[in-house]
Amino acid sequence: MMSHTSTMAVMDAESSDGSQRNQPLLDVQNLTKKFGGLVAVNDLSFQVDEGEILGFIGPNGAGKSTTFNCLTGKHKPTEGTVTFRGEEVTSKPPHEMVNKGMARTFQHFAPLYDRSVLENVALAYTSGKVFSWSGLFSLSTITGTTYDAAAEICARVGLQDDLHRMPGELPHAGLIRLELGRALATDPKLMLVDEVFAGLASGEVEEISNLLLELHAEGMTLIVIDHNMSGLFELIDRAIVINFGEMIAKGTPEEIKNDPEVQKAYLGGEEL
Ligand SMILES: Nc1ncnc2c1ncn2[C@@H]1O[C@H](COP(=O)(O)OP(=O)(O)OP(=O)(O)O)[C@@H](O)[C@H]1O
Repeated sequence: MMSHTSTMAVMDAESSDGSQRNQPLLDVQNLTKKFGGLVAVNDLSFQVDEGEILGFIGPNGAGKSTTFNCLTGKHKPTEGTVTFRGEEVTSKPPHEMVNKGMARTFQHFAPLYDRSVLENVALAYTSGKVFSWSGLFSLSTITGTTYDAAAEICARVGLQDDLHRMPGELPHAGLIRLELGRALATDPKLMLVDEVFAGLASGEVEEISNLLLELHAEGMTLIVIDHNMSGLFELIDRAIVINFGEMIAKGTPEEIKNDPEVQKAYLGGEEL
C-alpha cells in the first residue's frame, strides 16, 4: 500500500497578489466545545484539502468524537466556526450536513438491526436525499432503482454476498463495512471515519485500510479517527494529534511518531 498525496485541491480562491490558492474542503477555526465546566475541545483549528486522508489521533477522552460531533451538527460548538465547501455551516443540524455532503461512521455501530444489510443501505440512500437521519423513513418509499443503487454500494464495500443477512449476523469487520456503506449511500464529499480499526485482527485492519484507500482513489476525502497510529501509517497523508481537547502535534506519520509532546501524551498508556 502507498500513502497518497492530495491531488484534487480546489483552486478557486484568489490571494491578494492575484495568484490562485487552494480553498480547503473543510476549514475549522477556533473550535471549542464545553460540557458545563469540562472543556472537551479547546480552540482547535485545522483544514482538510479535497482528496486528502487526514488522521485524527489522540488518547482516550482526548476530544476526537466531540470534534466529529461538532462538525456533523450533533453538537453545537461553544465557540468557533466550521466552513465546508466554502460555506459556513457552524451548528447546522445533522441532516443538513448530510445533504451538504458530509457523512460519518459511528464508533458504536448504529444500523437498524431488524432490517437486512441491503435495506439498511437503501434507507440511508433515501434518508440522505429526502429525510433527516432522525428516524423519518419508511421502506415503502424505496423503489427498485434505489435497491439497485444500494446493492452497488454494498458491493463497493465488500458486502455483495451479504445483502439479505441481518446486521447481527455479520462479523465485526462486516459491521464496519456496513457503517461505511450507509455513510457512502448519502453520496458524501467528505467522510468522517470513527475508530474503524478497534477490535480488528491485523489482516482485517489491512482489508478495511485497503477499502478506505480504494474509496480515496475514487475521489473521497477522509478524516480517520484512531487512538494510535498503527492502523493509519500506510493510509494517511498527514495527521493531527489532540490531547485534552487541544492540538499537540501535526505532520506526517513519521514526524508525529517522533514528536516529544505526542510521546509524553502516550506515556504510560497504550502505544502510539
Ligand atoms: N455529551 C457529553 N457530556 C459531557 N461530557 C462529554 C460528552 N461527550 C463527551 N464528553 C467528555 O468530553 C471529553 C472528550 O470525549 P470524547 O468522546 O470526545 O473523546 P475521544 O477522544 O473521542 O475518546 P475515545 O477515544 O475514548 O472515544 C471526555 O472527557 C468525555 O467524558
